[in-house]
Amino acid sequence: MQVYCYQAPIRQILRTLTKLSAIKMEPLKYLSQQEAINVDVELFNEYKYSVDQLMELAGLSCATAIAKCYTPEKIECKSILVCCGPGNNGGDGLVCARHLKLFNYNVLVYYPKRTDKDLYKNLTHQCEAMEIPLLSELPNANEMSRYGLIIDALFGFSFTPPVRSTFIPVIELMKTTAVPIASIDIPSGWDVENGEPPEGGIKPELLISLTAPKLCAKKFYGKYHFLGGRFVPPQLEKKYKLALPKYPGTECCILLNSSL
Ligand SMILES: NC(=O)C1=CN([C@@H]2O[C@H](COP(=O)(O)OP(=O)(O)OC[C@H]3O[C@@H](n4cnc5c(N)ncnc54)[C@H](O)[C@@H]3O)[C@@H](O)[C@H]2O)[C@@H](O)CC1
Ligand SMILES: [K+]
Repeated sequence: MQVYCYQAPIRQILRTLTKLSAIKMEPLKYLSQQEAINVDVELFNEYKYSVDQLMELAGLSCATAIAKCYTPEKIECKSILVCCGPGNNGGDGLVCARHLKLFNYNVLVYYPKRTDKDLYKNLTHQCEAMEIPLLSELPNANEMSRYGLIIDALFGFSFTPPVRSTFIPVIELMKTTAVPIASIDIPSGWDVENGEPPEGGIKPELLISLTAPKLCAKKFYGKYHFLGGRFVPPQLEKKYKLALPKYPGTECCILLNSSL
């Protein structure tokens, strides 16, 4: 008899708790390719950010996440090879390279297809001024022994498969090398929404999603998944229901998942 008396209030409490947890536990949004492009356009058009501004913050957050995961001791004080593509993902890579150098890592850049725009020319110039060598050739498999980490900044959310010929050798190198890989925003060569290509793709240890993770990040099973790009205005976050995690203190990146 007593059980029946208590059932109604308990049900009420459970309903309230469910509602509360639904509010608090709103899941982090994974963006489709089109949503990522729309967010990008809004940041520039509605919120008046410049590409340079966002790229600087994105690149700094990547360098910070990398330094957290790969201390100089962990990579046996070896060099870091930053592989840059022709678009903004490559630009993030150039910024990241500069900050890693400022963090006292030995950094080299491979940037095979340079885009003829002031933004990229300036970023390249800044790398040179920081005494970062720009390699004219992709290192071969034997030469990879001097590297402790590869930064994959080839393609981001605007990539459409399959990989075109200029980038096949560097993708193949990343697929076959034992050197760990840190991918910026998307593992290059992966479909932005469906993930690793059916024929097999690169398998980064670290992924740094920028602004918000893209759908392919659900299929990332590497060691560390970070979020960076701490520049999203609250109205934009609400509009796209991003449900971003709270960055701690002054951090510019946050660990989302770790398999360790
Ligand atoms: N909106 C954002 O939140 C921000 C985005 N940023 C970065 O910008 C990236 C997107 O940049 P973009 O839109 O410039 O594009 P991507 O850098 O993703 O790639 C575009 C370039 O790759 C080439 N490309 C595309 N598919 C290819 C293929 N199959 N084979 C060979 N080349 C191919 C294109 O011709 C173009 O030159 C993001 O992933 C992120 O890394 C950050 O710089 C700043 C903030
Ligand atoms: K990438």
